[in-house]
Formats: sequence, C-alpha cells, structure tokens
Amino acid sequence: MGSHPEIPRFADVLGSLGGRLLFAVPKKGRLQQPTLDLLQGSDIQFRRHSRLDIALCINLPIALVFLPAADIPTFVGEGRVDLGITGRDQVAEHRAITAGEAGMDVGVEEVLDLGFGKCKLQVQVPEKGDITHPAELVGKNVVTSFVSLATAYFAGLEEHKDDVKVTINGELPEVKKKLNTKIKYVGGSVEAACALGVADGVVDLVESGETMRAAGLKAIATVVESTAVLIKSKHPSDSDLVNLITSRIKGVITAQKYALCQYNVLRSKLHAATMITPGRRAPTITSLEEPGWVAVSSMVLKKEIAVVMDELEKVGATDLLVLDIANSRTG
Ligand SMILES: Nc1ncnc2c1ncn2[C@@H]1O[C@H](COP(=O)(O)OP(=O)(O)OP(=O)(O)O)[C@@H](O)[C@H]1O
Ligand SMILES: O=P(O)(O)OC[C@H]1O[C@H](OP(=O)(O)OP(=O)(O)O)[C@H](O)[C@@H]1O
Repeated sequence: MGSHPEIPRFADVLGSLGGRLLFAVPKKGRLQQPTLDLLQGSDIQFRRHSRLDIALCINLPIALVFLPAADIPTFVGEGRVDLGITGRDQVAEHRAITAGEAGMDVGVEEVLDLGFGKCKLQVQVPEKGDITHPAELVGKNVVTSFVSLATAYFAGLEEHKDDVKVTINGELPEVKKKLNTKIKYVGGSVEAACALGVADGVVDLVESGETMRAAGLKAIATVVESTAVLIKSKHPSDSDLVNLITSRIKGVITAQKYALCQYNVLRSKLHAATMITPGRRAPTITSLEEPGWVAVSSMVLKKEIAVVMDELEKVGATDLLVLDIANSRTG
C-alpha cells in the first residue's frame, strides 16, 4: 500500500482557528470568481488545499469558508460565521424563511453592494399562454428554487388580488394562512417546469433573459432585484477587522468604478471644465508653468468617460489623459 500525503481535514482546521474571523465565500457558481478577484484586490491572501472548504489567510487573522451561495445567509445569520459574500436574492430568501419561523431572527446585515452578479428574480409564464399578470397564477402551480420568497409574494397577491403593484422589494408580505397557490421547490433548471407540465408559472433568476426565452417563457413581474452583497452577522467576533475588510473591499470597488481624468485648461475655462469633472469631493487643480493655464485631475465614472472627454474638448481642455486607479480610499 502506498502512503498518502497528510491531507488536513475540515474539522481539524476549524478546531485550530485560534480566534480567527470567519468569512464565507461562494464555493462555486457565478459569484465565485468575482469574489476571489475582490479578495485578491483587497490583499486577503490564502492557500486552499484542493477539496478542503476552509482556508487560513496568510496575512490576516481570517479563515475563509467556502459554502454554497444559498447557505451563506444562514451561517452568517446564526452568528458562527462573521462575514459573507452572496446574492441579495439569497439574503431575501433567508429573510423570508426566518420571517415564517416564530422566534427566529434574520441575524444578517447588508454592509456593501458589490455591484457584480446583477440579476432579477422574476415571475415567468409561457410566452404563448393567456396569463399576463401574476395574480392570474393564484391557485395554480408555481415552481421555484426560492420557495419562501415566492410564498411571501403570492401571499401578498392573495391578500390584495386587485392590487396590480404588489412587489416585495424590501417589504415582505406576511404569510397569514395556507396559500391557495401551490409553490413547489426544484433545485435547478427551473425554466423547464412549464414545458414539462409541472408548473403554470415559475419564479426564477433572469440576467440576459436567454434562458427564459429559450424555454419559451416571458417575465410578468419582478420579485427581487439582486446583486452580490457583503453581509455581516449582527454580533461579529471582531468589529475592527470587519471594518478593515469592508474598507479594503470598498476601495477595490470604487477603483473599479472610477478612472482618473487629467487635463490642462485655460484658467478662464476652468469653471466650465470643472462643471464637467466635479470629482467625488472636488477636483485637484495645480498651476502650470505656462501663465494662464492650470492642470486638473479628477475622478470620473468609467461608464461616463467618453462623454466627459467629448465635453471637455468642447470647452477647450487639452492634453487629456485617463488613468486606471489600482486602489482607492475615499470618504
Ligand atoms: N444568470 C445570472 N446572472 C447573474 N447572477 C446570477 C445569475 N444566476 C445566479 N446569479 C447570482 O448568483 C447566485 C448563485 O447562483 P448560482 O446558480 O451561481 O449558484 P450555485 O451555488 O452554483 O447554485 P446552483 O447549484 O443552484 O446553480 C444567485 O443567488 C444570484 O445572486
Ligand atoms: O438570463 P440568463 O442570462 O439566461 O441567466 C439566467 C439563468 O442563470 C441561472 O441559472 P444557472 O445557469 O446558474 O443554472 P441552474 O438553472 O442550474 O441554476 C438562473 O437560474 C437562470 O436559469
């Protein structure tokens, strides 16, 4: 028999944490890579053994725990894990679950919107069918992976059948009685349920809409709009470290969103130019050796950069440069 190299076990690593802050990150799926990129940008260094779902950070007293995105709000909500990254849809589902269980507290606070993983949880029905409004699904079969959110949503519809504007962005309708609508759980490929005759409608995530259209479905209402979020437990083990990680992640996100725009302009045109580039707090202005001229440097949203450059040229700015920001700390 060959000898096996020593493979650390999850329980052993967990038992030897020595007061480290636990930070849950998605172990797979669409949120994993952008989350790992964010950790790298925040200089949270770690080494992960293959197959092991826990990794100790090398340069901070943190341990990363790799968990399914759907389970992260539960672990953070229970308070054993201090921080987590998951979708707002998953946090909303956790809220809907805990709202339905007497004495259970949601236990989770959203700290930061991370901007990636943008999608919508939508009510969808067959494109060629008669249903055009979610209230028409009341009493019928609805299939979803988000059972508690869908239950709360249809409870709202059943209570206010005539109210066409029932949405639960933020507000959760109370589930007071047994629903007439039959909500069934499936773990994936939700979009197939209507074609397979299992559902009259589904509640599923939509990003580009390709999956929905390929399944012959159309969206008729939005239950939750989602992006990835940083969440924390209500009583983290080390609030200072939570604040440090939050600042680092915030710095990386700001750096991704903004570029630094630099240009030269006549002082007489400075007012017009700085109206175009007001900066986050204020632009930095320095005098040039050439009389009457100033140099301006200002943070500009990346998505607006082309229009900003067009406008700057129109007011006479020259020597325009746009520089990437590697990292940032702003107020
Ligand atoms: N098409 C999408 N576009 C953008 N974000 C998405 C999309 N689908 C899911 N998400 C986000 O990613 C989160 C995790 O979904 P994903 O399907 O990647 O998870 P998973 O852990 O691999 O689960 P599953 O095994 O059920 O697919 C969702 O809760 C949502 O916030
Ligand atoms: O609007 P689109 O860009 O097409 O994305 C939406 C699809 O993405 C997710 O599924 P995923 O691909 O993660 O597979 P799953 O069905 O196994 O969850 C979601 O559940 C939708 O099916």
